[in-house]
Amino acid sequence: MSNPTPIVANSLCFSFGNGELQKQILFDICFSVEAGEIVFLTGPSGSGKTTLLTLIGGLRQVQEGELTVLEHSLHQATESELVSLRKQIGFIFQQHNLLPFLTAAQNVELMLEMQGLVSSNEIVSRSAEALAAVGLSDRMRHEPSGLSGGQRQRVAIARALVGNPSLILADEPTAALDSKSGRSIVDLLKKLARERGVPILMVTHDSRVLDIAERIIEMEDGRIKDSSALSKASE
Ligand SMILES: Nc1ncnc2c1ncn2[C@@H]1O[C@H](COP(=O)(O)OP(=O)(O)OP(=O)(O)O)[C@@H](O)[C@H]1O
Repeated sequence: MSNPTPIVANSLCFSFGNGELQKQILFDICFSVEAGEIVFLTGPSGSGKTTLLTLIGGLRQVQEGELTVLEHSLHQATESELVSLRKQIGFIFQQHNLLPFLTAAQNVELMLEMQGLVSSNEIVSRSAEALAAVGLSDRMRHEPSGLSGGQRQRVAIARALVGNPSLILADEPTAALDSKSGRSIVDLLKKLARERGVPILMVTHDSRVLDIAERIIEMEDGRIKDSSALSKASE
């Protein structure tokens, strides 16, 4: 099967509010992310990065312009089309969003349970594999309160990857971490994405991890200011 471009945005615009209170946030966004690419989206606070990421993730309705994600055309997409897109995406947020009363394993299992596609035995074995892949085999029975910030974010990565997503969207996944944990999180994401050929689009302010990107898209005031391809010599 051919590998179509996972994200294509063309003349994408977005506003919050209506009437006099309407405020345009995104202006004429054009870019694409190719299969297997690791792209960072950076820029000042309020420049529209999270808004763009949530549009790509099918978490908001596209208003104007074209946006195609994993072959779903999102302009005028129905809620059920958006839900079906979301199931193909692994989301990782700044706050890990783990449920505090579930163990690491149960948090990951929940993702597969919600997908409802595999047997309960497979749910348990695949979740254990995902936690092993992020180096947490010995922490599976711990609740989030018994894990460090970096370990919690690793659980969030395992949860994002356990459903074999076709795209990973991450919003500031290292912002709450110290420099060493932050780097190990992006190193891990890069390694897992490479092994599985999954593209990553990551919003980050974190200058400590920018060197891991293959391409950096810089936003300013709702527009793409610069999109620079970096040397792939790093791996
Ligand atoms: N739900 C909302 N309603 C109205 N305005 C919003 C809403 N969400 C975001 N905005 C505004 O949209 C603009 C872009 O916000 P966005 O969160 O996309 O920026 P960002 O670049 O991700 O910022 P940061 O780096 O601080 O997270 C900001 O001016 C913000 O105040």
